[in-house]
Amino acid sequence: MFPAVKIPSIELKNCKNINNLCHFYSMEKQPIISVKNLVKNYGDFEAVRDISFEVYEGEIFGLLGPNGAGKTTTLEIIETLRDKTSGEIIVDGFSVDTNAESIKQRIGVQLQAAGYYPNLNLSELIELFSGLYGINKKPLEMLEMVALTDKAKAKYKQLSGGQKQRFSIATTLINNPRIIFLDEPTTGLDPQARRNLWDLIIKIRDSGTTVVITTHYMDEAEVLCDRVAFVDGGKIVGIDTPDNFVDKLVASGFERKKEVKAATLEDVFIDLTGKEWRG
Ligand SMILES: Nc1ncnc2c1ncn2[C@@H]1O[C@H](COP(=O)(O)OP(=O)(O)OP(=O)(O)O)[C@@H](O)[C@H]1O
Repeated sequence: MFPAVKIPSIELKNCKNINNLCHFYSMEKQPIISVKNLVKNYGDFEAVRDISFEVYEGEIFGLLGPNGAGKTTTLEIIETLRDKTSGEIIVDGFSVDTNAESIKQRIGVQLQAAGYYPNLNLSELIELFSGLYGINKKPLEMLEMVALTDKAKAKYKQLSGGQKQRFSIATTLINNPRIIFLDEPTTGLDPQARRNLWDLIIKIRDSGTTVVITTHYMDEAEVLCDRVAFVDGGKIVGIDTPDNFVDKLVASGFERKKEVKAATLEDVFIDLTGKEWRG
């Protein structure tokens, strides 16, 4: 069995994202993904260098780091889509070495655009994917979760960037997965569409699904993630809650050079263009 996790004391009044923290600290932490000493070499190149971490059930866990750090490689190995060089990975009690099929049934992975047959509309695509899983899912119910019922007869290519992302997140949920993996789900979206997607991802977590996400947006990670791991050069260089990371940096004497205004240009964007689901 896995050891109990020690929860550090926190001062709630200083929490930036109090909802996430309350959610995080109220949960009993059971690892749903365990990665031990994972190594991945592409030829002579060591893309992932002996990393170990756990993802807890019911959390939004972020893998952060610069381009080429090894995030996607790590995710694809956990998703059983890529072979590892060495190490041990357990997903919801199953080993990637011996039970890849069981893992596939328990996870949801966003498809690349090429996976959406161009001649089928959104309803038909959901019916198709449901059929592949042997599940009878009502397309309109799935589309309603991501505010796309009005696009049920539209083709994937006719959707905006935000709508495409919402649809692809809906498809990850078709098999009622225990864990979903989202690789840079908000890249290229406008600020409003990003925030709408954050709400959706939080809703998915709150309904009991564990979410593993990569992003290059630190504001996004701060709002969304219960815990984050920073990956650099194929190694994990830190793992903690966003709040603890920031507190530790401040305690080390770090100070921002610039005075920060009470609002940002992004706040102006949202204020002027509204917050409704659209686009
Ligand atoms: N199929 C492959 N063959 C050889 N090298 C690869 C392959 N896939 C990835 N790499 C290399 O492995 C390293 C890690 O790539 P990976 O895609 O995992 O990084 P990442 O952290 O997801 O980056 P990004 O933020 O740009 O998506 C990179 O140096 C990349 O060039």
